[in-house]
Amino acid sequence: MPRLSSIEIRKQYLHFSAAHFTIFSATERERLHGHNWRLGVEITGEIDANGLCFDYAIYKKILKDLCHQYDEYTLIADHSPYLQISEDEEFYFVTHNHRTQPLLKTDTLLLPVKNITIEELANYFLKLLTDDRERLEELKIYRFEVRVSSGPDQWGIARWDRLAEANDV
Ligand SMILES: Nc1nc2c(c(=O)[nH]1)N=C([C@H](O)[C@H](O)COP(=O)(O)OP(=O)(O)OP(=O)(O)O)CN2
Repeated sequence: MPRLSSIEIRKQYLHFSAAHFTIFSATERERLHGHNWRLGVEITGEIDANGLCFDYAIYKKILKDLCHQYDEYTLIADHSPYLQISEDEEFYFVTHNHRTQPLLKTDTLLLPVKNITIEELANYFLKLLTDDRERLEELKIYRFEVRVSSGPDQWGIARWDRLAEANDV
């Protein structure tokens, strides 16, 4: 069995400011508001003969770029069972419980998630970060945990485990 170690990256600069609303039901949601969302990972890899796992600087850059990509947007759940979304050239028209709000397309991102919650965002970012299985293999990464926070000391967590996935086939 290879020697494994986990590397946790939860740098303060791994954050992005974005607006959202959490949808609780077909008739209840929050008003549009914003958070400084934080992103953190814990990556478990094989320690090589040189006493080194993968170079974590690789993921610090990837995470920084990810935060930049979502910074200063309104995030809308494109797969919500309770939203209807239409658009014209300039706006998305987002309807919940028969009330529609126009959002400038230049300032809005539609994400392939069911809700803009810490748990959905953690799973979404986990998929983005682990979709390239060959890269994970190349870097000898065995487990990947992503944490997303909407406020201090509360995190949504999503995990990928190579061995568990292999046993699932
Ligand atoms: N399961 C979930 N429940 C809720 C989520 C979520 O993502 N998953 N999100 C919300 C709201 O977005 C709410 O705005 C979250 O912010 P809040 O918890 O209020 O954050 P604060 O840092 O302001 O928390 P305080 O405890 O007030 O400091 C609600 N539910």
